[in-house]
Amino acid sequence: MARSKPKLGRKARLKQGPVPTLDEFYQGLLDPRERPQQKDNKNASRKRKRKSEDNDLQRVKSKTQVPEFEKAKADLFEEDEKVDEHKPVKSENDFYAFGEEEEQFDFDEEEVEDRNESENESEEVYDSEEENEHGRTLFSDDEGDEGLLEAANERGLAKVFKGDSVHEDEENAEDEGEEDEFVNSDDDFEQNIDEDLEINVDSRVTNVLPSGQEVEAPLNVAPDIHISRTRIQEILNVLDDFNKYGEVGRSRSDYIAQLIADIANYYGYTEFLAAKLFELFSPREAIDFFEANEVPRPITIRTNTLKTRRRNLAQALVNRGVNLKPIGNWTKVGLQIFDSQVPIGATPEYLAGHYIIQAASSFLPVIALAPQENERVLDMAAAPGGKTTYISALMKNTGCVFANDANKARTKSLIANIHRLGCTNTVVCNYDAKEFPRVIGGFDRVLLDAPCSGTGVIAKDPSVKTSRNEKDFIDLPFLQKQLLLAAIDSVDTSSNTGGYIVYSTCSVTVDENEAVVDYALRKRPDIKLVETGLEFGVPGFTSFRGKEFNQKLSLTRRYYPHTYNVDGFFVAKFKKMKVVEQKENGNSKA
Ligand SMILES: C[S@@+](CC[C@H](N)C(=O)[O-])C[C@H]1O[C@@H](n2cnc3c(N)ncnc32)[C@H](O)[C@@H]1O
Repeated sequence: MARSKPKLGRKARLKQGPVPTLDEFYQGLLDPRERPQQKDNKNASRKRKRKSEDNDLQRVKSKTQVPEFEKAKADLFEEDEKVDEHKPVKSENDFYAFGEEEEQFDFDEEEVEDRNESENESEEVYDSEEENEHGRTLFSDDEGDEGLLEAANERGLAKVFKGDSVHEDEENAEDEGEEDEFVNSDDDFEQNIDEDLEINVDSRVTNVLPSGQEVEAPLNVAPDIHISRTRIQEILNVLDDFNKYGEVGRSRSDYIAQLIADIANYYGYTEFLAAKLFELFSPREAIDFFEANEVPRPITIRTNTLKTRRRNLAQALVNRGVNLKPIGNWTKVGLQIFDSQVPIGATPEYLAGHYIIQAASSFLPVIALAPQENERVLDMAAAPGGKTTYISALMKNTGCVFANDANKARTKSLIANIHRLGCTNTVVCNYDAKEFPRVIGGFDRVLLDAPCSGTGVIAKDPSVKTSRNEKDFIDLPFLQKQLLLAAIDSVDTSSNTGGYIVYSTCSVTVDENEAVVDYALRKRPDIKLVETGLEFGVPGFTSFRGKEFNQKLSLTRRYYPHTYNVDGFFVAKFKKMKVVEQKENGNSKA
């Protein structure tokens, strides 16, 4: 019998309102490393106080309110004329050398040479900026999707003008009616949640896990998503206080195993991927993550400062009936679109190259790269060019940007964006980036926005839920490690202004991020991790499931949809050290 499809994705989308802007999240940032636990504790205590929260699967909600929205708009039009995205980057003086110990996915460079180059090429990997195969991507740099845009904006405006709030604190309890009014369009879901409330209270004193017979029975029966949904909440309650609520004879891992199976069933993931993503978080935060993957991210655009200023662009779009506001204090070029009377991907301003539709997370690696005027910069995996064109704008069309992509077909959209946005300092090339620096080297800065599994952009491409397997998380890191070494080797150590490499992915797995960075640090002793210069983001893991990484991995930054309402993303920044010859003993050191 066919496995029943989870319905939450569709329903959650109907229910979701606009999303808090990044600065709103940023205001409330705690020590990010502490966040999961603090959040859990906070949630746990709230859940004892408030029945409704006890059963809500942590939907993302907006705290945008009318006065705030108006104020943000007013600020936008008064904002400083100056547009300068260059951030000061803190330097690190200490250099870290690492042991030679290899990890599971490590490989020698000889091994890299031997490996079949056809593996893991562009078709196999995810591009955060690409329109997905189902044609549903809102964030394509090339096209806007009017239908989805309008639907999202309707929800956005509804929330904005209803003054909905993200905080479900006690003092805001009276807002619940308003919230309900908004979400009642999907009343069956709401009703089910109410039913769950009752079930969950009882579940604290009854058995949550299926009996042996129940476990055996479903082999030829589709798992019931309603049972899964209820049990997810029940298991979370048990895990909150396992000593009190755990069933005698059942271990914590029994509950975790059932929870992962239910997550996979309810949200429509393979159990393999559900487990892989689950292990990144505490159980409750994991549910926040899976829920956020059911909700589209805000529609955002980046002002092309080669052609206009953000306030002029905002004014022009407002005149056309677009409701918008700045994304947050961390960017002076981003705008969040709430609603539009016109297709945002076909306005005269769009066609004239005054902006590009670009996910907010996609700004981050370029901000970290901080390219300077008159530098030589390599964007190793550039298509369709969201980041290339931003680099070019930050360099004010000076110097030279080499925009490379291995996929020739994709270089068409890269070239189109470069033309539309008026980037005249850019050269497009079509190499396997592993061939750098043999093709050309000596760059001041290199961006490697690597091909990845796309586990950070599941809201945009739900096919990731079922298409990624164990082999992907061996093959992709293998490719990413090769590309990162090539990126490092392409940088000119004696660059006076730069010497930086930024590595980014739109994936949240450790295999594709910290493990890749840690590998590069061990393979190239002349590099060190430095501050990204990014104002927000969760520090990268310094250890994970028994693996120890370089402690400086805490300088890398992780982004999650449930935490910052941006695509899942990872950013690491390296500085390549000058090699000082030590003639006395013939050795050299960085
Ligand atoms: C995440 S996307 C890049 C998105 C791009 N940086 C942007 O902001 O628009 C990854 C890109 O890597 C390219 N790619 C995959 N394997 C590659 C390789 N070996 N060398 C160069 N590019 C590669 C893919 O074609 C894809 O365009």
